[in-house]
Amino acid sequence: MRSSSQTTSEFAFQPPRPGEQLIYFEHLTKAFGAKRVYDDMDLDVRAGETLVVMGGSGTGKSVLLKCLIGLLSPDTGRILFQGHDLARFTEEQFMPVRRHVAMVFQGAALFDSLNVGENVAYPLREHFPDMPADEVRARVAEKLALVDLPNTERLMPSGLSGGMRKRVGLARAIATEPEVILWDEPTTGLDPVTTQSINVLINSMKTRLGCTSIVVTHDMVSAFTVGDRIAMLANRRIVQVGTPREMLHSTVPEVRAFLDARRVELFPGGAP
Ligand SMILES: Nc1ncnc2c1ncn2[C@@H]1O[C@H](COP(=O)(O)OP(=O)(O)OP(=O)(O)O)[C@@H](O)[C@H]1O
Repeated sequence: MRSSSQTTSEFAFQPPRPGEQLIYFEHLTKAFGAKRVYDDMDLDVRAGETLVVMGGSGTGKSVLLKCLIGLLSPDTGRILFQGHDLARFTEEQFMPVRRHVAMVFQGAALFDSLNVGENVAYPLREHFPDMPADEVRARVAEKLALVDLPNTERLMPSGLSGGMRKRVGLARAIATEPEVILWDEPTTGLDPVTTQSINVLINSMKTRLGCTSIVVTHDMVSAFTVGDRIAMLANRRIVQVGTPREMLHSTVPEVRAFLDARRVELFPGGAP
């Protein structure tokens, strides 16, 4: 059912002012059979911020990202993106949205039969079929340099470390110069040094490119390192959104219980 012609009209991105509301998940419900994931869930995302979504296993963190790029749709509620209700978008209407909202998948999701350069060029060929080959090459080289992997176009994914694969996945995600980057567990399975370099990259996407990021993570150090705000999913809704400092001092029972269970991870040398 379509709510109005205005909210489903052709998508055209309007540059937002920093800090203004960019995305609003409004009264979302979602269930898979008997499993209810969201019940009247609300969350806003502001332009230019890095918003971390944390929560226990199976609370619906990844489903949230998938709803935003149209891989899943909510049962009811709206996903407002610059006045458009993405929850009502068809697959065809989603195509231009995906140029502005890109996902860095958990396992990087590279095409193993394509080399690094071809992987990064892939979304350019999809979204800009008329882009001249030398411009594609230049754009690929620029994005690989941005993720500290210059001159790696000819390498094959099978020869890359986990951290390098993540970086290539990011270069591919930012090839179309999206305004919003969705990160699904960006540091899972990485060693501490590589994890820190991914945290630096997430921050640099904001400071160098002005991107808005939504980061889903289990990694508390990463959450508190990159998050301007942190949202906590529990009991099928967002129970609190706040700055890292506000979350650390939260009195919301679900947040307290979640963070207290991870105190050692957050403060390996003892709580301040
Ligand atoms: N396509 C699907 N079909 C059926 N159930 C699904 C589907 N996708 C997600 N679910 C279920 O929805 C719930 C939320 O899944 P989601 O992947 O968002 O959890 P999560 O918070 O990201 O968990 P984790 O931290 O363990 O990755 C889970 O119970 C999951 O099994």
